[in-house]
Amino acid sequence: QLSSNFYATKCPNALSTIKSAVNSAVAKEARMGASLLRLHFHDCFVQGCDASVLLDDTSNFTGEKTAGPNANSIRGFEVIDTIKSQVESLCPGVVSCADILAVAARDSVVALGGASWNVLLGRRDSTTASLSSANSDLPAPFFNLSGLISAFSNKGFTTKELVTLSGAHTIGQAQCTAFRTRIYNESNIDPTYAKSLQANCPSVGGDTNLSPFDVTTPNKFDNAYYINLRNKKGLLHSDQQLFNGVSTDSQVTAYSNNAATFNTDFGNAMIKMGNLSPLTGTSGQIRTNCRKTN
Ligand code: HEM
Ligand SMILES: [Ca+2]
Ligand SMILES: [Ca+2]
Repeated sequence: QLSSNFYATKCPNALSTIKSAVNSAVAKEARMGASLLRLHFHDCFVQGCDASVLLDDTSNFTGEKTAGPNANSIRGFEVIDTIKSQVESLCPGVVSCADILAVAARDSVVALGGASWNVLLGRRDSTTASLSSANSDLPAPFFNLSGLISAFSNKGFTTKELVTLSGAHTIGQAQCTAFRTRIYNESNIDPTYAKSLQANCPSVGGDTNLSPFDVTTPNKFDNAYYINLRNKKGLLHSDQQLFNGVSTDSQVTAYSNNAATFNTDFGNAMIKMGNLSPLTGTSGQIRTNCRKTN
């Protein structure tokens, strides 16, 4: 239903406009690439890829921004606003916020050195959001392997795709609250790595202090995430669950030895994620402002 040439005649410069804006945002702050990739994930896993994650709360509307996995955590909205206003002046009412998220996620990965994939387009924007689905459908950092497998299988993903998509944690940062229990209480963590994290994440206080997911190449989209897991240097409890003497160990090892397979699989899994229940045809709308319905 979606197609890669959806804007070819409707707004021929849409994709290059998004790419330039993402490149300048990432040049200004490398982490923004990670934040934009995560926004697309948090959009697609909740009601599908419909930009529901971008809707602001108002006095009579509750969106997804206050959900546990999102509150004080997801970011990048200003970059999406900038992109939206640029494409609106180019082609008013044509390019959806949901497509902007999908393209910005791909361009972010490429800007940080990852491989490209072909983004399918033609999604439309929701007029609704779901706080309860955001709370129930997004995986949490304290999940065990079985919980991660269920969260992804609930969205139609295999265990292999769970391991592949988790490789997104090769970039970006997490707050102390997301990994505190792990660095003080778990044994499947490299002791030197745990100590160094404790310096910036005390057992009490410093809740919002940040540490990079990938201790080796925090701003490079590569396969170092999987090498770290083999070395017991996964940041979140959920990350290390993928290499813990379990069935997924062999795939982690394979990706740690072969960046090319990881890149190919990641692109394909992102295309599949981007296909999660999009609104097409006359469903939904093309929002003028990604933060509110028309
Ligand atoms: C497998 C289950 C997953 C869990 C439990 C999980 C959990 C988390 C948590 C707790 C954070 C840090 C939030 C904070 O401290 O504010 C985070 C950040 C991030 N996640 Fe995930 N995540 C998962 C899968 C994914 C997937 C599938 C993607 C994308 C394809 C992704 C992309 C990211 C990125 C890029 C960041 C860093 C964002 C930034 O620096 O702004 N994650 N994730
Ligand atoms: Ca959504
Ligand atoms: Ca990396």
